[in-house]
Amino acid sequence: MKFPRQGLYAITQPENKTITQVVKDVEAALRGGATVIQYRDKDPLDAPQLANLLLDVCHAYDAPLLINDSVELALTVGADGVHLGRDDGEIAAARRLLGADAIIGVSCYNDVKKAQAMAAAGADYVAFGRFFPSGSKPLAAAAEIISLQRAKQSINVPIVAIGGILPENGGQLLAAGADLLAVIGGVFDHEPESAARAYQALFNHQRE
Ligand SMILES: Cc1ncc(COP(=O)(O)OP(=O)(O)O)c(N)n1
Ligand SMILES: Cc1ncsc1CCOP(=O)(O)O
Ligand SMILES: [Mg+2]
Repeated sequence: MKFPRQGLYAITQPENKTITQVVKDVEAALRGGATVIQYRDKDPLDAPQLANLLLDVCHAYDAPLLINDSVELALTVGADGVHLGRDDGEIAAARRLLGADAIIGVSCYNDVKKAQAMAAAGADYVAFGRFFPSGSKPLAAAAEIISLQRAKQSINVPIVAIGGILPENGGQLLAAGADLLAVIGGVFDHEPESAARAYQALFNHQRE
């Protein structure tokens, strides 16, 4: 499955939820227009079981499922790809294990040079952030919106922005060069279908 060129990239919020609730919430986000889902779970009870269920629901909506942090889990469940941060291993190793068609995304924080190097090394997207204070990751370091502009001028793979993104503040990130908006709280702190739908106008606007 291909990584989308634009859209809402919803990231799971499994804390204090049952597996059934996480799957329901993700399906609601997909109904609301999310184009890609990341399974992010820092305290998993049964990660393979939940990831398998998420994979089925994502594929029913033609959306890829990426696994945060773990190439091993992505391989175990046959997920569409993986998201790697600075502590999560190298692209080359992930590519060797997951294959040429896997989607591999990398965190670049506020570092445009790193993003250029990661794209050259085969990343399928590069992610910058956090742009706004994030309740989901309060200690994430701040990134500057101008980094999106610089990245857009020199990088051909999709650019993802993350961190405290709401329908009210996402437009400026898209205007600066982001292609996808990665969101946890803005979707899953609310009823996920209508929350996801609220981002859609930002992307429709981009196409006009
Ligand atoms: C799309 C996207 N962008 C950035 C991150 C953050 O990755 P990382 O820095 O490894 O932090 P954790 O998410 O693992 O806490 C992400 N997960 N997804
Ligand atoms: C994983 C991650 N990396 C930087 S900010 C963040 C959390 C994003 O969540 P939210 O959309 O709730 O701010
Ligand atoms: Mg990580």
